[in-house]
Amino acid sequence: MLLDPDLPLAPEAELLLVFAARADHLAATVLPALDRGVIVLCDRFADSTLAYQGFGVQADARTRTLIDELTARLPRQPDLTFVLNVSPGTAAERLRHRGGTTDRYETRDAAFHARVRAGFLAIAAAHPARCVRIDADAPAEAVHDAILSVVSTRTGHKRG
Ligand SMILES: Nc1ncnc2c1ncn2[C@@H]1O[C@H](COP(=O)(O)OP(=O)(O)O)[C@@H](O)[C@H]1O
Ligand SMILES: Cc1cn([C@H]2C[C@H](O)[C@@H](COP(=O)(O)OP(=O)(O)O)O2)c(=O)[nH]c1=O
Repeated sequence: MLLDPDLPLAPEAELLLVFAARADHLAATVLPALDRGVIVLCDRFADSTLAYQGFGVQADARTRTLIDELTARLPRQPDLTFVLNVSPGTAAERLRHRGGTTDRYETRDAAFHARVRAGFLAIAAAHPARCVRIDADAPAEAVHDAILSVVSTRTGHKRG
């Protein structure tokens, strides 16, 4: 439902669907894995909701409060977050190369993506202990190395 660009969705519906998916993902997958003692990597988490459904769609103050409340109610928060910072031109170029289908957000205009990007950077600045900005204009190997280096420092795990 969320990915289909042709399905009209009210902003509240979109926001609640994202949180429904996250609640289910936490309960069914993330929490049991953490209980087994493994490290869990999530491609996106609640910061993406604030960036897209808050900053991107220019949500009103009530909706922003709702996002904060729903986030605070989650049974678990990330210990470490990587914000892959890529310039708009490079992002557009990579998407062109990637091809395939585009979701309901990728079809939005440059102003929307600029707001999402500014949102992520504001979130990272507001949570400096949790968030690490990575220069993602660099080649994939350099991005990989930068992330691994932070992970090994934070966790004490030596790189293999
Ligand atoms: N650091 C990078 N260097 C070069 N190409 C990249 C890099 N990061 C992503 N890509 C390419 O850009 C495209 C989109 O990136 P991807 O991570 O799939 O974004 P999304 O998760 O938003 O779809 C993919 O084709 C991917 O291979
Ligand atoms: C998790 C999440 C994703 N999105 C958007 C970002 C993406 O454009 C789209 C799909 O996200 P996702 O399935 O993570 O795909 P990708 O990161 O590979 O693009 O949904 C939100 O708008 N809010 C959210 O809370």
